[in-house]
Amino acid sequence: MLHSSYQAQPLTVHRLKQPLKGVVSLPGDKSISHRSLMLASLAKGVTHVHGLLEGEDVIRTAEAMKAMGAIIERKSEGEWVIEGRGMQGLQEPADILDMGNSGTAARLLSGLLASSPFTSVMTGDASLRKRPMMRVIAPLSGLGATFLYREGGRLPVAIRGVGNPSPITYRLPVASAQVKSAIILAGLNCVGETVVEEPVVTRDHTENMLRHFGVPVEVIPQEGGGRIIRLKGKAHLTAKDILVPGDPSSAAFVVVAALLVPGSEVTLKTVGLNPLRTGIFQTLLEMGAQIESVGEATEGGEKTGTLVVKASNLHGVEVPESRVPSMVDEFPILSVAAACARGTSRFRGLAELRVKESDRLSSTFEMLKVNGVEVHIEGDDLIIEGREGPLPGGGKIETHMDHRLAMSASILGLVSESSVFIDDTGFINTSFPGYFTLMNGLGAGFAL
Ligand SMILES: O=C(O)C1=C[C@@H](OP(=O)(O)O)[C@@H](O)[C@H](O)C1
Ligand SMILES: C=C(OP(=O)(O)O)C(=O)O
Repeated sequence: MLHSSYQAQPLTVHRLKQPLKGVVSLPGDKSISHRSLMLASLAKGVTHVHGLLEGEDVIRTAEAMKAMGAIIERKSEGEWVIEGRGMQGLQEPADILDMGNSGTAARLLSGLLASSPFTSVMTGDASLRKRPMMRVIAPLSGLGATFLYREGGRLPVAIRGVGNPSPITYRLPVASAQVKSAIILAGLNCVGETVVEEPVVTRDHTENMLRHFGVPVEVIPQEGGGRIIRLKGKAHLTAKDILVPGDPSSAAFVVVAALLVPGSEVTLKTVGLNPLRTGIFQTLLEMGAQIESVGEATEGGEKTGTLVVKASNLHGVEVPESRVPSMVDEFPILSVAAACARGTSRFRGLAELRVKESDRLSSTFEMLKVNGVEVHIEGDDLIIEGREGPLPGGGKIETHMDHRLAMSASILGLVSESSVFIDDTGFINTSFPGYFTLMNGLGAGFAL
């Protein structure tokens, strides 16, 4: 929550004149970490989670599940133990649940709260309180749950849940794994079968983890690329240990830095490579990036691999709208890569970027523009005129409480002629604690 006592953490970034070198392990995947805490809290038995992301967003989920009676303990860095309550065991939280900066926590929890026989209230920080909740409130109302919310479906939201909800059949109007997951989580407690149709496929960590906990989830591929997901309610989850892979969305910052700083070579160990998350790597490869994946494995339904990245001369690229869900959080950092790539890049259909921690379409546009990059927005498309060599830089970047903007801006600073000023880097802790330490270990030289 952005309290009045919050102290912004500004940073000036200077051009890096030496290569980035080294081997790193990334913090755990944010999507998988949220889901580990929620599903383990619903399971019967004790779940050990290894590699949990200890970013502020995930800690909000841990606090919320504790407020509903789950016993959650941190044993050591990334090692957490969760004693679940069983499907019927969640209790009414005694106070307001504060989801901080996290859209994933707020949307997924809505599904659990709507299908539990008690009343709860959720809020968030100034960024989250601007983000749309109607996308989950509308389908979850179909269960019989009642919602009270601010104008336009904004947090704070009060939810009167139902204990034995009727299942729904729902076709997603937006490509959103958060909406899909909220409905699936609610479906766990419904009497009967929940059906979700996604015309465009989104990350499937909820489906994978439910299977890991012993719940059958039927996924039927559709002609034209979509999927139908079917789940029988009154399900039973059985505790099972979880190994969280490194977050590919966090990896993207390190990868782009290594590609752009001349002479760099960086190895990123055990990165999550779920094919519904790897649009960024596919796009960078199309731009001429040298990225190699070695030692691929699958654990808990999630593919992983080690990435070896070498500095590369990039060229412009076109990203089709159909690829957006597989890299929805990566456009700010991809834009930095495109600004340093020969020729024009066009990213199509970025409407969803407008409802993230900031309006990422306009905040990314501004970040590039104030640093001398030629950039345009046409409808929901972003067009970037790239150039080889360092960017002009010299701009003041406003991050609008957006961690991805802050990290993208820091990489932009490393490859800019004139120093770049970032108004606040504090929100990086929501998804990538230790970001500057990790980058400085590779030689980035951020002056903190
Ligand atoms: O399900 C998830 O864990 C997430 C889904 C995406 O949001 P949408 O579902 O709104 O696209 C993504 O932006 C977010 O960082 C994490
Ligand atoms: C959009 C993001 O997260 P959330 O929706 O969980 O706030 C993100 O991490 O870029």
